[in-house]
Amino acid sequence: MVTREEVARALEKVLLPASGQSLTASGRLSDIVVAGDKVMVAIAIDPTEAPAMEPVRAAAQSAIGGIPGVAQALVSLTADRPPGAAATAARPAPSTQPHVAPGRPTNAPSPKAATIPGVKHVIAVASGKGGVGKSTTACNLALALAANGRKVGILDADIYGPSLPKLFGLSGKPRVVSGRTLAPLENFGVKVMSIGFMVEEETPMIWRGPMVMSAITQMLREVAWGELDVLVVDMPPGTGDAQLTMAQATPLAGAVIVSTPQDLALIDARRGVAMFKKTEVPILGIVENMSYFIAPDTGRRYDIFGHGGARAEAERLGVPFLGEVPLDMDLRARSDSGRPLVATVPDSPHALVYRDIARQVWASLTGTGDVTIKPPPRIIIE
Ligand SMILES: Nc1ncnc2c1ncn2[C@@H]1O[C@H](COP(=O)(O)OP(=O)(O)OP(=O)(O)O)[C@@H](O)[C@H]1O
Repeated sequence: MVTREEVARALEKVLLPASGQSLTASGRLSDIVVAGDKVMVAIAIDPTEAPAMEPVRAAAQSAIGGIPGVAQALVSLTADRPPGAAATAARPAPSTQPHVAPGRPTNAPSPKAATIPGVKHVIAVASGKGGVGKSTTACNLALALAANGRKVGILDADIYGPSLPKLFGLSGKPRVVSGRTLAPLENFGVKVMSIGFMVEEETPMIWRGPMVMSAITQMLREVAWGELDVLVVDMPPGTGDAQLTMAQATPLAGAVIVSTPQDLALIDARRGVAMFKKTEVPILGIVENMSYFIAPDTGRRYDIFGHGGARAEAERLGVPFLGEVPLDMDLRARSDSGRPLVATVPDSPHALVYRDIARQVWASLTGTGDVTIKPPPRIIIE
């Protein structure tokens, strides 16, 4: 088993171009993560240093790769904390300075992150807490936008628990197109990129702080998305610093907040709205998931979590209410088996709820009253 000390020793031989100091002594290294025969480490840089530090990153990666017993080395550059700060140092307050990811021009307009070539609108699907159905909503919203005629991609930024591979029924490694650029995988007409394609299932939990940011940046910038009308980003759950930083690092045109009707979820949803307002990202609206339940045998409706809370909350916050998705066993079974509802039964009542949400989202993004579900043709009898 490789030790962290061995890795630190290997990195002593990698020198910084400006100071000649060794990487290990520079104070720029994140925690060294050793997982079996894989080693991961991040180097903190100032965004302006990205081009100059790329050879250092490459040298560090090959130095680690040369240690006997290392099968895979991953070294990334990160501008997540100021250079020189200790690995354990607290994060800088993210609200004062927009986070600028490695390689991004420093004169990028503040506070918005740089746009992605070919991608018209990037939207976040977020939730104040986990388990409310954020990924299910992101997946079906992406499919519904596609069903409404848009070119769509989806990015799994929920790096601690990527669920898009399962939801889209996709597995396998993305193909390298050129250099570091990867081709997204695709299913049901939607391009999909997830860290889940690149690491084994047990690995994501060890991706921490700066490395997560670096992975997100890579998935945004070094993926051949092509021409997209909308890129949906499935955000990590919660409203902490990491989420705030990510919201700032991603060139978001708007955010959709997912909540269940429960009071506690609503309090968290309110925090989610506040977080995006802080970053000046427009709130496209709130979706109430698991809103009610229709008993399949009797057809009786049950408001298990006290339906309607999200609508009232949206009104209170002055943001659009986008729709109610019921708690539905078929929706769950399809999600869990990689046959998402909107792709497999696009005209079912619940799929139409998603398509209506997609229509509203598109209308807000384009500032049109755009009716994307085509009205029936007019028949003129002469
Ligand atoms: N409307 C629904 N009806 C029935 N089951 C649902 C519904 N929405 C989500 N689920 C199920 O609830 C579980 C959690 O959903 P999902 O993974 O989308 O939540 P999440 O908020 O993204 O969670 P996490 O925070 O863990 O990423 C999944 O098994 C999913 O199939």
